[in-house]
Amino acid sequence: MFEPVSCTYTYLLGDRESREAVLIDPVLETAPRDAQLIKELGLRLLYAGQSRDQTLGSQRGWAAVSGVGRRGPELLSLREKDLGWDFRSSLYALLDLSLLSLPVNTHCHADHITGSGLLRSLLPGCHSVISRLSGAQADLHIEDGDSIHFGRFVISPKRWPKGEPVPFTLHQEPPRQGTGKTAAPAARVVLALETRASPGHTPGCVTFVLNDQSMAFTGDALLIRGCGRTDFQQGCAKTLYHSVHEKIFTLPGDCLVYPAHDYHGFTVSTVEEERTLNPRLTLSCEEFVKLMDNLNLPKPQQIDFAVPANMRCGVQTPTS
Ligand SMILES: N[C@@H](CCC(=O)N[C@@H](CCS)C(=O)NCC(=O)O)C(=O)O
Ligand SMILES: [Fe+2]
Repeated sequence: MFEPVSCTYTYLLGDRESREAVLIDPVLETAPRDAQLIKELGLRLLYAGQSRDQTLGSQRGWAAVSGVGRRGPELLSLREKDLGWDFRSSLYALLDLSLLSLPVNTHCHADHITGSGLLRSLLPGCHSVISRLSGAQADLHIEDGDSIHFGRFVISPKRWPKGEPVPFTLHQEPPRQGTGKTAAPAARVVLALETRASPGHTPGCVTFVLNDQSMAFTGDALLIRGCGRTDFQQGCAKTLYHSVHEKIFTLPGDCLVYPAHDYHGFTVSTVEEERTLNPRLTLSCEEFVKLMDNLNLPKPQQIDFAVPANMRCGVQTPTS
């Protein structure tokens, strides 16, 4: 899904059978739209139980929306009663139906407020996720090599076309005994996102790779024919160059690349395309650093309030 003000992509990955899903990089303003989609698709709450983080809970009782007003970027604090019906009702639909949102973030965003805080506040048991190195608050902190499991289903060998390579990790279950006949073993398929640390745009940036390596969600480390800037949030061009080459370009060439932003109308690329055609990342490391140090881009319009808000997991709203 696309958020047009900050040109952000949010990705919803769901498992048809278990209905478990994850939401990558939700944006505050489009959280109601994402909630509506989750509802339509009949996806369900992944984890049950109360949030463990008391600090985050302390901000309940209000919500906030950000926008670019006549006098520039501003953050509007609103009480629950001031929110429009559409906004509130679609968020509360999540609560009523116990639908899923496990919001995971590729990094502490500078250009928009994450939707994670709002979703976790409205969904008891919904846990926000970000890397430990981001320094941002979240329910779950992940590190390089960690996996986020979000779906599991059983397939019988009959359902898998002969000769087709089987994706994902398959856990073979032993054949059933005692029936006289030996039934064909079923296989349990586990869907997971592997976390690959890909610092450089920020120190806490991660890339999420689906466990069959068919898709990578690269955040702002690798954009289509571009990459994240390195001139704020402790960015480092040399670190980014090595991250992309060692953690992303080493994936299979046909692995689909889904970035957190696009400013030119692109939606998806592949590792092979970026490895051979990306005008920045095909340079030598030295040339790349020189180019990145001289981009002279204007700073993101929302940076002054988005970063502090995202360090607190976005904004929180009441659960009842
Ligand atoms: N105009 C946008 C901000 C654009 C921007 O700076 N994008 C970042 C990614 C989000 S932190 C970036 O790394 N861009 C790289 C590039 O080459 O454009 C706004 O005001 O929000
Ligand atoms: Fe960013």
